[in-house]
Order: sequence, then C-alpha cells, then structure tokens
Amino acid sequence: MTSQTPPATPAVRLVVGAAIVDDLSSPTRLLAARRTEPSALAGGWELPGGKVDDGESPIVALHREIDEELGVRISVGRLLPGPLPGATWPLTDRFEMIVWLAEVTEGEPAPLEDHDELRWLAADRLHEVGWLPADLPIVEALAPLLTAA
Ligand SMILES: Nc1nc2c([nH]c(=O)n2[C@H]2C[C@H](O)[C@@H](COP(=O)(O)OP(=O)(O)OP(=O)(O)O)O2)c(=O)[nH]1
Repeated sequence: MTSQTPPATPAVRLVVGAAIVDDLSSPTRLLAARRTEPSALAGGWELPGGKVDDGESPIVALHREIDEELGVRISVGRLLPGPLPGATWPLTDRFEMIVWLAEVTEGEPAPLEDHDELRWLAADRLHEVGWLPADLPIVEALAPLLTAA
C-alpha cells in the first residue's frame, strides 16, 4: 500500500488596496491607477496597493505600497468590506484583497512604480477606465460612497 499525500491547498496571498478618495469625510473622486505589468494585466486599471510581505501587518503593507507606488503618505479610513471571510475581495485563486478607504495627507500622487498613469474619477465617471475584472465589484461597492461634486 502506498501512502498518499493529499494535494496541498495553494496558499492564498493577501493583497492590500487603497481606495484613495479626495476627502474621507465627503468623498467625490476615486484615484485609479493603470498597471504596467505583468503583460497579462498591463493597461488594466486598479486600486494602488500590493502583496503583504511575510510577517508584515496588512496596514503596514498598505502604507509601504502606497509610499513606494505613489510617493505619498495617507490617512486610512474605514474598511470596504468584501464578500469573503475576513471581509476580503476575491481577485484570483491565488490572491484576495483587503480594501480600505484612504486620503492623501502628504505629497502629490505620481505613478512611480507599477503604474504609468493615475486618474481621479468622479462618481459618474468611474467606468471611463478599463478596470481589472476583479476590481469591478469593488468599484460598484465604492460608487454609492461618492457624492457628486
Ligand atoms: N494592487 C492591486 N492588485 C490587484 C488589484 N486587482 C487585481 O486583480 N490585482 C492583482 C494583480 C496582481 O496579480 C495581484 C497584486 O500584486 P501586485 O503586483 O500589485 O503586488 P506587488 O506590488 O507586491 O508586486 P510584486 O512586488 O510582487 O511584483 O493582485 C488591485 O486593485 N490592486
């Protein structure tokens, strides 16, 4: 008789994303970022952020990613709860994302790393960019939070 090892469940990696708005207390615009890589995702628009490193807390990862990618400091607001346990949003079979609202407290966002364009989108313009497919339900959940300027 041979012993069989059950197939390993691939670990799901946590990604952090910032729904950066112009003003946390009265948001009217959302910051979208256009990815440059990998080629399969290049040109897709997303929330700035990235993978949480081993041993790193998600909120520390969020501040680090936003500093690296956009060169700004942020104040983090409330969580935008997703449908998965832990209030995360499904991305792929390998990734899920936790999303917070945030606003810039220092600096001017610039596409320093991983993106080649940023755009502030008003509530009625959220779909003028081509969001990555996994971001569409997140954008739908954000839309009612934005008021017309
Ligand atoms: N940051 C971010 N990633 C997203 C979004 N939507 C989405 O499907 N993804 C995917 C793209 C990637 O496969 C994965 C996140 O990886 P990433 O490339 O942003 O992470 P990272 O900055 O830490 O990159 P790296 O250092 O590992 O290259 O999640 C989104 O809105 N924001």
